Amino acid sequence: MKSFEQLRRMKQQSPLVHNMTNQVVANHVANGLLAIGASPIMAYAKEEVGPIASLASCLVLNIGTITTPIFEAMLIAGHAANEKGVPIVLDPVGVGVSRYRQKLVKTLLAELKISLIRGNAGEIAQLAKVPWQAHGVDSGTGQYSMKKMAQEVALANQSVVAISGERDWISDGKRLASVDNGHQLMTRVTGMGCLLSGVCGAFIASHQDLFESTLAAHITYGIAGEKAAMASPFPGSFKEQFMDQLFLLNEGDQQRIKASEEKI
Ligand SMILES: Nc1ncnc2c1ncn2[C@@H]1O[C@H](COP(=O)(O)OP(=O)(O)OP(=O)(O)O)[C@@H](O)[C@H]1O
Ligand SMILES: Cc1ncsc1CCO
Ligand SMILES: [Mg+2]
Repeated sequence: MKSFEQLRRMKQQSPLVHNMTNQVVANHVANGLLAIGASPIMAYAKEEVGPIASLASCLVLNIGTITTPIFEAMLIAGHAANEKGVPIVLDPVGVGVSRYRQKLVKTLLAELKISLIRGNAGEIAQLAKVPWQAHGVDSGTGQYSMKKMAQEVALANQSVVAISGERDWISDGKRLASVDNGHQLMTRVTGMGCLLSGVCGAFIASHQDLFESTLAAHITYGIAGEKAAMASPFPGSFKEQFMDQLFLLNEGDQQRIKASEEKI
């Protein structure tokens, strides 16, 4: 796993990541992307999202506080990105909470070529149509195998799927990897998953292999979480530390990697 080599390459390229994200986390996502070395732009107006998505290195669609005008703008941005071969990340935040979100996500997946679907277990369970007790935008609990969910949703949508949690699962349908890096405090700060979606966008923008670059994003992001938790045990200061640790990530952290690839 050449995760830190990929991090270095990403930093050199400083990819422009067009985020159409939610109102709760926009500032957090922009700061986190800057800290790790990417270049964020947030833009939502239907009049400008097409050209912006076309010149970006990646487009991230996050439905956390979606409204119909933003959804319509996402379709415009998504089609522009697809036309130019700009990869798209979809974060189906809270997709299980309403029929409205389910319908929107179904349309996005039907109309756009999505490179990566990244969400927590509750969100991916909804896409996999398996029983799960999601808890609003939080992952909740369920019995179904996360690795199977990742594989199935990947195959069904012909994209890479990443499920976050205590152990992250990443699959493109043919390959499967798990990542144990990360820290419980990451669940006590809002937008840690949303920022991870942005960081995945930065990594997939600068690497050919979607699966490998998604894996590298999860590994390095989880390591930043572990290092931040060593420095601060409470959510407020953890959040600040986490930004610093995204900035400080380097090849010296290689020995912290806790990830493995499984044959399927
Ligand atoms: N219990 C845990 N232990 C260690 N790391 C965790 C744990 N839960 C989540 N993480 C890590 O936290 C990050 C965010 O994952 P999480 O599942 O909380 O995203 P999310 O629910 O989409 O977040 P949000 O919607 O609030 O942005 C990931 O890097 C994941 O590996
Ligand atoms: C709390 C919350 N509500 C809608 S989006 C969001 C941020 C985490 O996804
Ligand atoms: Mg989320």
